[in-house]
Amino acid sequence: MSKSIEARDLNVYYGDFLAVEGVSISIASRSVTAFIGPSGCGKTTFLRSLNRMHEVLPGARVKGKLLLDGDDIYGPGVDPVTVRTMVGMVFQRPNPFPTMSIRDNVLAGYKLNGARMSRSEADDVVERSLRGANLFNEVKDRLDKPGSGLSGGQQQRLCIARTIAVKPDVILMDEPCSALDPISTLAVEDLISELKAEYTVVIVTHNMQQAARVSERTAFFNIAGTGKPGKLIEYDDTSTIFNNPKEKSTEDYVSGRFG
Ligand SMILES: Nc1ncnc2c1ncn2[C@@H]1O[C@H](COP(=O)(O)OP(=O)(O)OP(=O)(O)O)[C@@H](O)[C@H]1O
Repeated sequence: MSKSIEARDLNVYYGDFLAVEGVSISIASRSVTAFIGPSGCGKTTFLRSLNRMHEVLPGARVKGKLLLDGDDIYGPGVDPVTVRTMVGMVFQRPNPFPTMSIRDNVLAGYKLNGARMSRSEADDVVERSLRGANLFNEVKDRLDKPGSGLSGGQQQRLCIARTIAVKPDVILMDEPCSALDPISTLAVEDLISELKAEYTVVIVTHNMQQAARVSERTAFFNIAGTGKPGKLIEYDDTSTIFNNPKEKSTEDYVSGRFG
């Protein structure tokens, strides 16, 4: 089931350093939203706060509210591990477990959660997830071979299969194509467009054509200078951000004048 995301006046800190300041944004369920902006403006930091992933660093914390379908994921008693099951993350570099088979990679999330299932249930999860990641036909005859034997693009789709295996509500992607060749990038972009039928997808990208191709809404972040916090400057339909932005800094960024 796909869920909406709402941040209300969210600050994200690394210790005393305020990295992202005052972000308020509503992201609809079953949509693709792109985060763009120059290096260091806090895109990754904000993305990681959406599933409490940043908390794995000591001293990292947030202030403000982050609601998933209205429920505060930072509320008292909320387990960050449960949050990360509901809000999955795909990273820049494909990171399948190298010695595990393709099949076991897909099932890794289940196994980490301690779930028990029969062989036929596991087979169903593997097939559903690999089909959902547009990878099944390419790997169905070698499910017991290591995940590391796949191409970079296939490995990234395997990581997406691993993410969707546990049926998340939201999928976060941090520059998921930056380590991929153009053909693999297209395969992952096609997949992102399909994923929005079932999931809320948020993608950080430096590639503006990619943001324009895959997303319906785009959020532009910027930073006033080194040591200053990143801020959300403008958030609108992707076509508006690229063709008719309201803010001068957005226009300068999307037209390649800085960043
Ligand atoms: N682990 C960390 N500890 C302390 N500061 C950090 C840490 N990670 C990031 N920062 C700082 O937080 C700010 C935002 O960084 P972040 O990586 O979120 O930006 P970004 O927009 O994703 O950049 P890029 O496009 O280069 O990946 C930067 O000033 C960065 O130096």
